[in-house]
Amino acid sequence: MQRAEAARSALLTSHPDAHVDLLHLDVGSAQSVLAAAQEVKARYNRIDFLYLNAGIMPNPQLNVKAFFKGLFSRNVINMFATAEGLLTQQDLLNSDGLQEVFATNLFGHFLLIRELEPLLCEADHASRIVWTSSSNARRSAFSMEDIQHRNGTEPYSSSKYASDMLSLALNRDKNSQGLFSSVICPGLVMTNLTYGILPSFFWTIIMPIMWLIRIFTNTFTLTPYNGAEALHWLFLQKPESLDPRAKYHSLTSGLGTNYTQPHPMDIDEGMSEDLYSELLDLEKVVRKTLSERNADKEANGQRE
Ligand SMILES: NC(=O)C1=CN([C@@H]2O[C@H](COP(=O)(O)OP(=O)(O)OC[C@H]3O[C@@H](n4cnc5c(N)ncnc54)[C@H](OP(=O)(O)O)[C@@H]3O)[C@@H](O)[C@H]2O)C=CC1
Ligand SMILES: CC(C)CCC[C@@H](C)[C@H]1CC[C@H]2C3=C(CC[C@]12C)[C@@]1(C)CCC(=O)[C@@H](C)[C@@H]1CC3
Repeated sequence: MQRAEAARSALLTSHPDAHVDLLHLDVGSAQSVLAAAQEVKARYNRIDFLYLNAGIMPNPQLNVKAFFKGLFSRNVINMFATAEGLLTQQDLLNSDGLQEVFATNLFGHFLLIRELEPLLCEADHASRIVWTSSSNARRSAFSMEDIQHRNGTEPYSSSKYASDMLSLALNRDKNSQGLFSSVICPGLVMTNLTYGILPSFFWTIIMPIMWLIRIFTNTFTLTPYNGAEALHWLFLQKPESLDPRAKYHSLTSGLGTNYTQPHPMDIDEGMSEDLYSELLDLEKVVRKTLSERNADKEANGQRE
């Protein structure tokens, strides 16, 4: 909570009239999500915006050969924008027995939304969900037979594609109840996530090259401030005016101007509805396992 306290102090310095509450939440743990949601429900009776930004890319491996091959191909701009074919990750199981990337990037957020539905779905008031997805989301990385991506090497791409589909399903099912969901991509931003791919000193050395590439792709937003452009832009829009099938990209021009641009997502209604029901089924299993585990703990506690 130390970093959260520091962020809170910084916010209060720039906006002294603001009211900033903190809450601990590990989206990678079902128990933590349920406890945090209980706390939110106790503290508030309405949610205007829910930004689902938490995400991980553990143990990333860069395919150097594919990078140099891509560099001299006609696909070079797309390669820099999406990293298609460049990255794989090694995923682990979490304490709930779920794949960690799936649990953190998708399922934890899903469970949170489900728990907070009473505060999000009020017919007389519009609530907004915004997912931080990625241009790395790719249909071919996702399989409906393996939604957790247990058997592949691109869990990040798969989880982000799943979040795009889930957003579409939420819009179809919940717009009539006042809940609207959108998806953004912040572009390539220098954060702990990218420092896990290549060390920060390397990124600093090649920064002039990155500014040069930005002229051709505009997706190299590079700073968190630039990357947050689409989040801010969405905040200013009327939810009914947004396209549920679009991903809103933060972009930065070669001259450093920030703007937001929608791009159609490669998703279909049937698949997104199937994913939604798969997630509902998994939710039942996870809740059952948790309550059994908690009952066991209680029984053991009473015996001691
Ligand atoms: N950087 C980039 O180029 C891009 C990033 N993104 C997405 O942007 C989002 C933010 O990533 P970014 O800032 O780059 O990476 P960082 O690794 O710097 O930040 C990740 C954020 O997610 C939080 N987080 C991670 N795991 C959990 C968890 N189990 N429970 C709660 N919070 C968690 C972290 O919280 P804490 O600090 O407390 O650990 C941190 O705030 C991610 O969804 C990422 O996929 C998308 C496209 C490009
Ligand atoms: C620019 C340099 C000379 C070489 C850098 C090569 C790669 C390390 C990067 C090229 C495209 C980048 C990229 C991402 C990570 C780093 C690269 C592969 C992301 C996958 C980071 C996370 C995301 O969600 C995507 C939007 C990024 C897409 C581009």
